[in-house]
Amino acid sequence: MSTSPVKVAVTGAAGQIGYSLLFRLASGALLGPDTPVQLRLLEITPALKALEGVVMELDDCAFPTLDSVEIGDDPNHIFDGVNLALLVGARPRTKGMERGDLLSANGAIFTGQGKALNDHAADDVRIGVTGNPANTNALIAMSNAPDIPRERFSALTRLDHNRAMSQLATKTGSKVTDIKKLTIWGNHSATQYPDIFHAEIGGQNAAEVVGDQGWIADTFIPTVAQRGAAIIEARGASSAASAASATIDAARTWLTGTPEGDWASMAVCSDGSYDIPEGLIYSFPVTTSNGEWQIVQGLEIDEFSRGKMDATAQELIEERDAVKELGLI
Ligand SMILES: NC(=O)C1=CN([C@@H]2O[C@H](COP(=O)(O)OP(=O)(O)OC[C@H]3O[C@@H](n4cnc5c(N)ncnc54)[C@H](O)[C@@H]3O)[C@@H](O)[C@H]2O)C=CC1
Ligand SMILES: O=C([O-])CC(=O)C(=O)O
Repeated sequence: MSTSPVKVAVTGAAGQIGYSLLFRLASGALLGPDTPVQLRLLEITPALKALEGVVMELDDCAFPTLDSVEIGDDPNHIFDGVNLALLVGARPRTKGMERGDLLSANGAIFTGQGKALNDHAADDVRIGVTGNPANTNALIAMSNAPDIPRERFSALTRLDHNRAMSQLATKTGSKVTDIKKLTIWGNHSATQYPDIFHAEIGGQNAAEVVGDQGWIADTFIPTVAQRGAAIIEARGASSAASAASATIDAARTWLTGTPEGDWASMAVCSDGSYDIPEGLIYSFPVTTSNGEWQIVQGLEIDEFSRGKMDATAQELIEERDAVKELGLI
């Protein structure tokens, strides 16, 4: 192992997602076998004992890439010098709730964590928000961290992206590796817009390969957008291993780059591209390299797509206004 260690903070580390995420991070799934990982794990005080048990299990794996583990309930300490912060800790929704219903319960977590990151994280920190409602929680953290460039905040729509890839592969009898340039636009919520009109399957336009607008509008989009609820219905708990996997995929793509000829979906601070109001944390198609992202420009947007992109932006505007009202931004 030659490279210097990367310090990764995970919040909500004793939770469901944490239980999948930590072991993958520790095993080198993020940056490979040559980069040692220092885990900095944040929990609320009553969960620290359970977290100690998880750390015992991490020890018992004897991962060659795991350099050190620190746990605690003080974000000012845990975020000290971190290069990557994965903000997972937040209450999950239960059956019958929309993710936006969690705003008042979870929003306040992200003011304090935004401030602590602002004051203590490393200069190169990247912050990925998984805890719901992810886009608006990222907005809250970003707004409370004025010294960290806005480009360093992102919310997770990679799980939606992965879900869309899988649905499309099944429908067309292709492999996920054949699918490129799929996009999730907007909010990680039921209003998100999974867009295959610019996607390619084996180099051909995906919507043309599908050849069935009815399936796209009435089956594909709602299946992807409602997948989280379907998992809660089936499992009795919200998705965890897939969310952890997507959290790692998103961070890896951000830090190591998108492949030539493809892009990823990331919810990032809008610069007004595609007429999405500036400052919203909105999922766009992005390319990444050297730890920076760029919104893919120049895609043609038809009336069907425009309506869906605007509807999910409108929901984010309402969430933004609600957290403003709560004094969180
Ligand atoms: N963006 C996405 O694609 C997805 C997001 N999620 C969201 O991720 C979040 C976590 O989900 P689970 O792990 O299943 O929940 P969980 O309830 O199993 O774990 C959450 C953990 O966060 C901790 N926590 C609460 N407040 C905290 C704070 N202030 N600081 C540090 N830790 C804190 C809790 O003690 C708990 O251990 C939920 O909000 C869930 O809705 C879940 C799946 C996908
Ligand atoms: O649906 C939920 O509440 C959990 C989540 O965000 C997902 O599975 O996409």
